[in-house]
Amino acid sequence: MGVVETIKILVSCSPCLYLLFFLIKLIHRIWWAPIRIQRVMNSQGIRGPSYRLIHGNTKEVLNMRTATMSKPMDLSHNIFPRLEPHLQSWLNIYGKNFLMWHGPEAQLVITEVEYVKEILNDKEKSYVKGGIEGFKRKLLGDGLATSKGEKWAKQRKLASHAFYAESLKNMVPAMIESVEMMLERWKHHEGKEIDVFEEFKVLTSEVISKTAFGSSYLEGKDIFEKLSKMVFLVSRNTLRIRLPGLSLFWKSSDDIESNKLEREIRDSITRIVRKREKVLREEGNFGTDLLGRLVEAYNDTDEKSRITLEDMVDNCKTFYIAGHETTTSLLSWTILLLAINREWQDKLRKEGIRGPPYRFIHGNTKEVLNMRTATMSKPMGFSHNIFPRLQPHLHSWLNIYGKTMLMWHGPEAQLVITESEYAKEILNDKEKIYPKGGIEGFLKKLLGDGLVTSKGEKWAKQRKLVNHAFYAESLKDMVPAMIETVEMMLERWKHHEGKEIEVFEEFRLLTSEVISRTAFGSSYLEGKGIFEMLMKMVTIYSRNFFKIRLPGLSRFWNRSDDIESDKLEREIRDSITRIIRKRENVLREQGNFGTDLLGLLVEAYNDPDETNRITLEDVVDECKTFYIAGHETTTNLLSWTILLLAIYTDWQDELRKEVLELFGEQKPNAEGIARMKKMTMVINETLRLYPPVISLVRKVERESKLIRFVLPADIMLHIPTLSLHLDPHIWGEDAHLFNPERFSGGVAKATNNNPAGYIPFGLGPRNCAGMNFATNEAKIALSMILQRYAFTLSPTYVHSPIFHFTVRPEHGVQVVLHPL
Ligand code: HEM
Repeated sequence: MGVVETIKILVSCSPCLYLLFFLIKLIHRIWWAPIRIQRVMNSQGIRGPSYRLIHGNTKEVLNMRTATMSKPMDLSHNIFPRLEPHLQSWLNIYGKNFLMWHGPEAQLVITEVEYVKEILNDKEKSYVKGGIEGFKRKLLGDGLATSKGEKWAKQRKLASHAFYAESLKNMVPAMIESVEMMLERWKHHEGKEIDVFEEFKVLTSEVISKTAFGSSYLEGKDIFEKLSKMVFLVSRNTLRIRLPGLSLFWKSSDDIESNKLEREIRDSITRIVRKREKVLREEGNFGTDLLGRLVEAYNDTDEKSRITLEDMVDNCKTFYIAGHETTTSLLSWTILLLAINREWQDKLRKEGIRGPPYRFIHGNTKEVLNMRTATMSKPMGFSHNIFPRLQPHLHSWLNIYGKTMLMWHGPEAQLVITESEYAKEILNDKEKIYPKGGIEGFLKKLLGDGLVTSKGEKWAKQRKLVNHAFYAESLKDMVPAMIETVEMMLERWKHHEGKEIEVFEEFRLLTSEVISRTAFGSSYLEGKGIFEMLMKMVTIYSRNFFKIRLPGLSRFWNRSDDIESDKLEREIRDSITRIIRKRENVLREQGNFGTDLLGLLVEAYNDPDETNRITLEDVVDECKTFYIAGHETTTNLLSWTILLLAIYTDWQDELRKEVLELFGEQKPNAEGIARMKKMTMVINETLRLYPPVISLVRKVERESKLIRFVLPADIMLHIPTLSLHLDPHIWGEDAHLFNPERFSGGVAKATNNNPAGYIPFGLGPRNCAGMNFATNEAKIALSMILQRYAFTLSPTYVHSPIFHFTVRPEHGVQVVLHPL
């Protein structure tokens, strides 16, 4: 029979046609395609063991693995040559990236970290999970570990909800209970041998059952056992290659067993699901654990959010498996390593919060003072890494004692927190456990019980008032006053053109005038006396910061600073009271108090409703707070920004370009300010390197659990801003360098979604009430300066950041002005 006859017969007979197509497809899959892929990869220099028909390299892999596994292994931790001898050997022969074959499937083995990063980050969505087949598919189905695209996104969201930080906290008691059950069993093995692998299997099964499925290990036992059998079948068949499509005609005993197991597992899980659905009918909700969320999604009335029964079963299987196989291994190996390295057992046992020892009365203040005096007495190079200079004690102790440590301000315990997860928890303070600590002494005389320091109901009332005075619409109305004040400053600057100017003092005047006008409806001159007295108070406070006094001693003995600060406090109160009385007179004349901060405060003081009314003392304290908070911090922000722009003149040019594009020669306006991108990046970066407020302080109100620590009541919590702002784990290795570009995608991206990694304005309910005010003021001032001047750093400038209530330049910032 000739070729033509054969083709004719094939074409006229449909089973033959089917067979023909099948054969062509098969030949393509097991011969042509591999040869083509091999050629393409070889042409790019990627080599590897050659492809062998049908089996690829699986036979070699199996032989090598059997050989290594049949030999006993010494107690070495280098398990790679034993578990994957083929990779170990081929990587040596073919280089760091090579091609191998799992049957007719090409596998590119990648071991260069740059490539690995690219593939796993998968920014272009080019490297999806590969589909799974055969036994693996029966084991995991299309659950979270294997699904792709939209389906994966939906499942991931559900799982993230079930396992987010807050839920994890709620799981702690169940975890502890399960460990206790295990340790109860261990009592029968005391002094005897125990196989911990089996123990941990039961433990992790119990934990995942309780926390994700709201049941016990016993209830899920049958599922675990069947899944374990499936895992066994997967391992046994991993390197067995079968002709594609063969399973249509022939089933091995493993196929038959795995099909049966798959059905039985599905039935068992469906029963658990049905049981949970019944709970809805009885209790009205599905529960917030993983199973609850899956069942809820399965019953969702919105088709887009709904998942199928099959999806639910697959996800349950995935979590049953993923939730205990891996953790069992981790626990077992850890116990093995600790049993071998007993000194580490001791170290872990001792691990806790450590720190420099407490010294009678003074705590650690003397050491802190000495360290600080030592660093401050040395000149500093032109570095932006100011943490070791301003807080050398923290810099050094955090290195010695770890990221969370205990130190002593006199007899007061201070827990220093530098892990962003912990800082976030404390500052967000959802359970109202971490209020501000009460203040005493000179700080109390300086700030009184105003918004920065008050607590509870009083704080809530004050914050509402302040938010009213500084909400978006009011801020817009403040723009003309800000512009006018900057113009007054630039009028003075005309006398310095082509010459040096010291900007710190200039900005102090500017910000004092701005806060006077916008919050108090007066001028700097009117408030000048108050500002000056407040500055003296700041100096007294800073001078005494490390002087520890025996509690109650001031009743018997007053030092000159006590006497002076008492006098200042009285005089400030009198001056502010005069401003308040003046505003009250306005009511009588004009019929309203005004809508600025002072107006709202005076109105609340005169409120006929007693529950809303505030005292004269409250008004005075609030005014002091705003006089201080409203200008100290912004003066520093402006000064440091000018310094950085004088050094990095390319950024100065960039900002000028942005300003001219938005405003031309015109005055800035609210809309343009809101659209400034580069300016925002530079301000963010300035506040990262030179945050005016360098530590946030809270108090533990009642004994509480902070992630893994139990905190006793009344301990003080210190969050050092600089430590977080310079943490290379958050910011990368260039954390100490000026690089505004890192903020080009916004703050969340710059911090890798670590909200507490960047806290110049604090975080949570007690964040800065003047943040938008301050940034608007800074943007307006910088824009108007950039429109008129180029500036360069004067040779007289000495880099000496110092902590004096806020982080400021000790000798000011001198620049030379070049008119444009
Ligand atoms: C660059 C400028 C500023 C910075 C870096 C800054 C920083 C901060 C920080 C870190 C906090 C939180 C403190 C904590 O959590 O313990 C805070 C709170 C506060 N800031 Fe600012 N601030 C700035 C400007 C201003 C301005 C201009 C005002 C007033 C107009 C202001 C008023 C306040 C007030 C009243 C609070 C207390 C809020 C509360 O506890 O509810 N700040 N500021």
